[in-house]
Amino acid sequence: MKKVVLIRHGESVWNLENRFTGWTDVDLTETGTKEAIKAGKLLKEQGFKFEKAYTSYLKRANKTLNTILDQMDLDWIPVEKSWRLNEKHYGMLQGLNKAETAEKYGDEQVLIWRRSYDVPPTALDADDPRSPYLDPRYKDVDKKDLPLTESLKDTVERILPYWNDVIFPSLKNHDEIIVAAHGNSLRGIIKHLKGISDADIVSLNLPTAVPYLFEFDDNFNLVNDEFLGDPEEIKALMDAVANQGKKK
Ligand SMILES: O=C(O)[C@H](O)COP(=O)(O)O
Repeated sequence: MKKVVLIRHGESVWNLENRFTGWTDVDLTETGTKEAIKAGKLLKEQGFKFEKAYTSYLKRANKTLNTILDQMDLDWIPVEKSWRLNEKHYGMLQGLNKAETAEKYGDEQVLIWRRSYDVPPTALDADDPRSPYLDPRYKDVDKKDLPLTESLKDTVERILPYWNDVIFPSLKNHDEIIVAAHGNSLRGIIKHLKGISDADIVSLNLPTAVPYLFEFDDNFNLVNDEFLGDPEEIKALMDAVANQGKKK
């Protein structure tokens, strides 16, 4: 059996402050690091032996991955980073408090911005200081590929070439891989893997730092997917993520 573990980063400073983050490069909180340690311990206990890891260009995912690999004594495995695994770009919403945005525009509009498949928030201006055009880490990326905002559909379209050409084919040479990324970039991958409809993807909320295991048979067909950990705890964490975009 081939195994892929997808994991969202631990709690970030802007998760704690309940702000739209997207491509903003914020750090983990102390809780976020603890969550990553817990995930690493669990994966070690369950006998995982990752041979390759993938992550984004954002430190909350990078640090979560490093913490997990450290707990597993797997610091040495090759790690490949790609901007394509970054979070959905949240455009002009980046930096705004989610509950305050819901007070101003209503819960329904915020749900559309957060969870609809094809509605992007208003784009950043190209010369906005937050624009990826101005960030040296993306200097080798073709400008036409860099987003100033994204719907989940746009996020899926920029991730899939990397998933299909790099991550998934690496299962030919590796039995177990781990991908540390973000709430929405992972929702996009999960939508693709499970064939979830545009309508149903709205209700999938990923908790921070909970390993999500996908198992494939020798023909690379998906045969099982499950969150690892206590189901009740995971359900409560998912509900809390859903509620972040509601008025207080
Ligand atoms: O970018 C963000 O704000 C978070 O990573 C995910 O936020 P969401 O759950 O509001 O989509």
